Amino acid sequence: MQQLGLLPLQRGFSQDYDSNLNPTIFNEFAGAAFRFGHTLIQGRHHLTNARGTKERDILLRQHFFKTQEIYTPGNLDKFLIGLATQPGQKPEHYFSKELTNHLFEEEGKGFGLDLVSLNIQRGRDHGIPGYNAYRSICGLSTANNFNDLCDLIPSSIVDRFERLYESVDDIDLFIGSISERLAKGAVVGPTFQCLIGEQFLRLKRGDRYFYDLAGQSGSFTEEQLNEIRRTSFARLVCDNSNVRSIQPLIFKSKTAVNPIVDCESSSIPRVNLRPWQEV
Ligand code: HEM
Repeated sequence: MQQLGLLPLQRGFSQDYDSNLNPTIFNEFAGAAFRFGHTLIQGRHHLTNARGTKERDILLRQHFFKTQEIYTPGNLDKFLIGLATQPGQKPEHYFSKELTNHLFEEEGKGFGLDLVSLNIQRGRDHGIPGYNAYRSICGLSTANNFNDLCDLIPSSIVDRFERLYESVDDIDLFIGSISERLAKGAVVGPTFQCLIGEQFLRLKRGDRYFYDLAGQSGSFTEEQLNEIRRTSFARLVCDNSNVRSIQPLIFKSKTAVNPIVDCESSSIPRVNLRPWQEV
């Protein structure tokens, strides 16, 4: 993020709009790279009360398309606190069975769809080239044989690829990339890191309406931008539910530097809309 200039600015405006960059979503991103998120999904979601005690688990297979739990009074808040406190699945080559054996399962059937197979198949029907092609596009070494993959992929997985695929060029982008060892400080390996970085760079620099861009008709004033920078997902949760306390950096676990605080605390600031007032 830092290398690509994608970290949000703390003050001032962005100046890096490039009218030649195409900001649309490319096929490899939607058809493979950003689906890495499927490795992070927990098979059970916690319903946690205001005292921070887990009351119940919700098994994913029992709740696909069943929104009634959310409408049960009090449950929305328990879901929100559960989501803010339950850690994600560790980023690794593992998918919950809820996704690989029970996706969209009909009650009583005992089995459902397999999200990993869908991802692989979707890459094929979108005509996305193989994993090896993207190693080369991303400036990594092209593999001439299965053994060459071991620089990025554990050999136990490479062995399985060798049994399943005829050629190293046949390995699907999704499954090859998801099998890589994680890049430093990342939740993905180097190939998905390259593709996701490229997509986010285009989304930012190719967007004339990016929120912190200066000099466009409709750009925010600096005063307005400073107010926008004060808001947070924790503030959204506080303002739109009966959750009364939460950690300010809601996507991070609570710690000594990110403790649970009251929604009225100045650690979860509110936006002041005065800079938008017309005189
Ligand atoms: C319980 C959680 C989730 C479920 C059940 C789920 C399920 C699905 C399903 C069924 C598809 C369509 C597969 C196909 O037929 O091609 C899909 C697509 C996708 N998913 Fe997920 N997903 C979940 C969470 C996530 C997360 C956390 C991310 C990323 C951070 C993610 C990223 C994507 C992307 C990028 C697509 C392709 C969208 C498109 O091409 O329009 N998903 N997901």
